[in-house]
Amino acid sequence: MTERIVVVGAALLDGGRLLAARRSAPPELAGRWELPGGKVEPGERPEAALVRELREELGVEAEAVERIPGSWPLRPPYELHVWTAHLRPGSAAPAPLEDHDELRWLTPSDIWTVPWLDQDVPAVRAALPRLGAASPDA
Ligand SMILES: Nc1nc2c([nH]c(=O)n2[C@H]2C[C@H](O)[C@@H](COP(=O)(O)OP(=O)(O)OP(=O)(O)O)O2)c(=O)[nH]1
Repeated sequence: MTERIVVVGAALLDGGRLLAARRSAPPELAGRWELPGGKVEPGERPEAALVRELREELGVEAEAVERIPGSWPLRPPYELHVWTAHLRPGSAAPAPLEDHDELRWLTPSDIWTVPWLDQDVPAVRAALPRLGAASPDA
């Protein structure tokens, strides 16, 4: 039986907005939007993987806050787990350094204006209530 490998996705929140990232590769995923993140390495804690991936991909210093309950299947053997996260004080603003060619902060009302990866849609739906409380625009 194949081991499942966890991909951690960040619901990176700021002022009631969620950061969406447009993939630039591989070709079958390019142009679609996702939660930034990546594969958890053997022996690595998912929170640490999230912080590492956000540093590599976006050049930010972030902190994982809490896991959003649920697990979403990706291409086997991967499955997506999502954590809320925020930028640490003094972090640089996110930039599309690796894997992405555009970033967008989305309010709850524009969350469905980008073409998310199909497999991310239920995860984004689960993350959506986390935007509400802090959002002046909601
Ligand atoms: N990061 C991320 N990957 C996702 C999401 N949805 C989804 O299907 N994937 C897929 C794309 C990739 O096949 C895989 C994660 O790969 P990745 O390229 O982001 O991870 P990584 O940086 O650790 O990969 P690698 O280049 O080191 O191999 O999961 C998502 O919301 N976030």
